[in-house]
Amino acid sequence: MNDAPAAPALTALADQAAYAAAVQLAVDAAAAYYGPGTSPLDDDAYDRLVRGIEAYEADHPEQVLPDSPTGKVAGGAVSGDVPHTAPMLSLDNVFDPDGLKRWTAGLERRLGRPVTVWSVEPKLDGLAISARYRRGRLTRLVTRGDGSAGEDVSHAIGTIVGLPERLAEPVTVEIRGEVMMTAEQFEAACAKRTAHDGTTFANPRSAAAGTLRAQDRPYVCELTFFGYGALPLPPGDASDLAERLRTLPHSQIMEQVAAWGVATTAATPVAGIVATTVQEVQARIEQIAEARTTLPFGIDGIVVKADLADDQNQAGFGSRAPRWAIAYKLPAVEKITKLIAVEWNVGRTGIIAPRAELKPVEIDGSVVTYATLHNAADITRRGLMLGDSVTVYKAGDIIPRVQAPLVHLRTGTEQPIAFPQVCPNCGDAIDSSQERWRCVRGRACRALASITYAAGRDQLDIETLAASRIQQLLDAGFITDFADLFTVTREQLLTLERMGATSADKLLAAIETAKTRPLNRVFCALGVRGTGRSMSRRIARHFGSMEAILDADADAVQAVDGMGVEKAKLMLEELAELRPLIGKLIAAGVSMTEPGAVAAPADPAAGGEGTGEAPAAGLPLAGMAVVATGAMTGPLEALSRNQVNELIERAGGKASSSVSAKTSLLVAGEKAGSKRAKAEGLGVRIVTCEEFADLVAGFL
Ligand SMILES: NC(=O)c1ccc[n+]([C@@H]2O[C@H](COP(=O)([O-])OP(=O)(O)OC[C@H]3O[C@@H](n4cnc5c(N)ncnc54)[C@H](O)[C@@H]3O)[C@@H](O)[C@H]2O)c1
Ligand SMILES: [Zn+2]
Repeated sequence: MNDAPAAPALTALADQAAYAAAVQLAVDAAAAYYGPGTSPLDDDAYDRLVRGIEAYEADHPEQVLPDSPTGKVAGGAVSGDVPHTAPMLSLDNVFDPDGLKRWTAGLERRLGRPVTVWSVEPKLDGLAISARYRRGRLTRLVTRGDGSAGEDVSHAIGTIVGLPERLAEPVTVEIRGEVMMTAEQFEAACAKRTAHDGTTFANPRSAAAGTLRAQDRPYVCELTFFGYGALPLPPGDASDLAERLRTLPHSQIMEQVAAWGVATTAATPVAGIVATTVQEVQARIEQIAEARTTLPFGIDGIVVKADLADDQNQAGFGSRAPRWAIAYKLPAVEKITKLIAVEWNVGRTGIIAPRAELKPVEIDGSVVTYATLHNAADITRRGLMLGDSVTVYKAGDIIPRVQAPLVHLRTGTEQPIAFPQVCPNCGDAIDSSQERWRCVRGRACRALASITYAAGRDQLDIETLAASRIQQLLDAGFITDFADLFTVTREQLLTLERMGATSADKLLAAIETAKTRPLNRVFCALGVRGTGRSMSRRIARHFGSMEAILDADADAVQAVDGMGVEKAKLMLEELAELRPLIGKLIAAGVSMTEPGAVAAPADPAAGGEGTGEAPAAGLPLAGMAVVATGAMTGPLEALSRNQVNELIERAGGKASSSVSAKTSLLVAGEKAGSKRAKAEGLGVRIVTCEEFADLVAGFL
């Protein structure tokens, strides 16, 4: 999990000229962002700029320019000619639990009473729209514009999933919500646009913005709508319905909106909920944040609202945002950077995959230098060129990916991307009959690397087996994969150069010992993409046995903590290919179970939580999230970080690499630096290596 973002940085403005230039840049960027969706800035850069402008204006109130974006809906950069029935405003932001607490306390002070019911919903990353229904028929669509008037985009009626042309009842009402593109709709839209004019959309949000306003495109792109409000129409209407819309809690209005047949987030994994305490609100925020990477659409935060109409009415509105709602912002997961080079790597299965080398860019707390490009067809489909400005997407632990080039930022110096003609690893031919290119030698192309990896310390840990030895065994034809190591004979070993009887016996003994490794090591040795050491441990503990892993379908695999849809699919594909190798391992007597775990139920739905983990109750670290940091000393000195994590999990805990409010215990070794400081700040319990060893003595 990511740690809550600190209040974000700002662009420092040195003087009046810098201030004026910043205002111009922000206004231009906002006009491009809300209009055709072609801003040269990513959201982080834009937000930093506006905060810099705000800071400068606070210090120099006499210099504030009338064009300044601060305090205005849409930064004052857009307008419209269709007046809104009631202003369509923006939202104020908070960035962390403290900010939320301060905001809720402030609202309660203003009301002079506690807010008894909050609503908590995802903040959908698209654009706001007002949909006017008359007697149940959708008659008009209007963008937010400057908040008081928007643009008529009724031509889009009929292309927006979730916004029906007819409601289930003949009511006259205004529905408000967000228009966006799902990942699938975005891919389809890019494909259509590339086929049409060779360009593409930068990201789903700008694709939705551009598509909503486009009138005479020869192709139609589908959009998605989720409602988050309903208003009386006309505003002063005295009907029963209008009266109900004025007095019902927000949550009940949303039920009504869904009953009319309009899509709401209720049908998604991040449905809106009501909460009665700020703790409950914060807990739901964490859940939604965690689900972010698994959603088929983008969210950029969580919206917290006072649910009751009385509270909303009393709190009222500021000029830019309501006072009864707040956006809890999540870290930006998309940045703009440059595509410097494309390298082609051969994976352990012989797949030849392109990887983008980027101008380093910080996304969601880590610096991204490389990002996946999937395959050659994908590069062609996206129309990427070397030197392009590109949008890069990374969230949580997913592999960063290049989303699209920003064609409008091209300078003419961009170069085509060269595709390899032969396997970059062995020089043999490439099988390009499928979208995923492959070396014709398949797994054999990377046999040395795969076997070396499998024999490594955190996998089978076969002592004395160096890469040069593995190469000898491959050259002699004694092995083709790491499972063959278990059937190599003493006689065969003795035929190798530089191999005496003593070394041969030592190696055979080491191989024999490797048969007893726990399942997590054996699984890790398989080298399935996306399953490194910690994911392998989670998989092994979840399923308990190789048999259970092989029986699992996509749903069952996704029940593993941290396993997304994409990863699960990849894992199952690779496991299917690895079955013969796994069969050889089983036949050779390699252990296929995880001590301390019990087999997962075949049907995850029937098994309650659906986890195969042995009941942790009674174990010393039951229910605890534990982080080890610094150099391990004393009784833990001999353990690798992976082994310490294994120990944590054997003792019932959950090993994690980053400290957050959810961390229960920090094992601080020597030179424990920033993690220790952070744990201290959060009041997390900190123990020494010795104290920890005592705690888990029975499991060492
Ligand atoms: N990259 C750029 O050049 C550029 C330019 C301008 C703005 N921006 C980005 O846009 C942001 C500001 O945009 P904004 O003023 O539209 O405000 P906002 O996106 O911060 O929040 C207000 C909007 O949230 C939306 N929303 C989503 N889910 C909602 C829900 N459940 N309930 C209510 N509203 C919901 C509505 O559309 C509403 O208008 C900035 O933070 C910036 O990152 C970027
Ligand atoms: Zn090859």
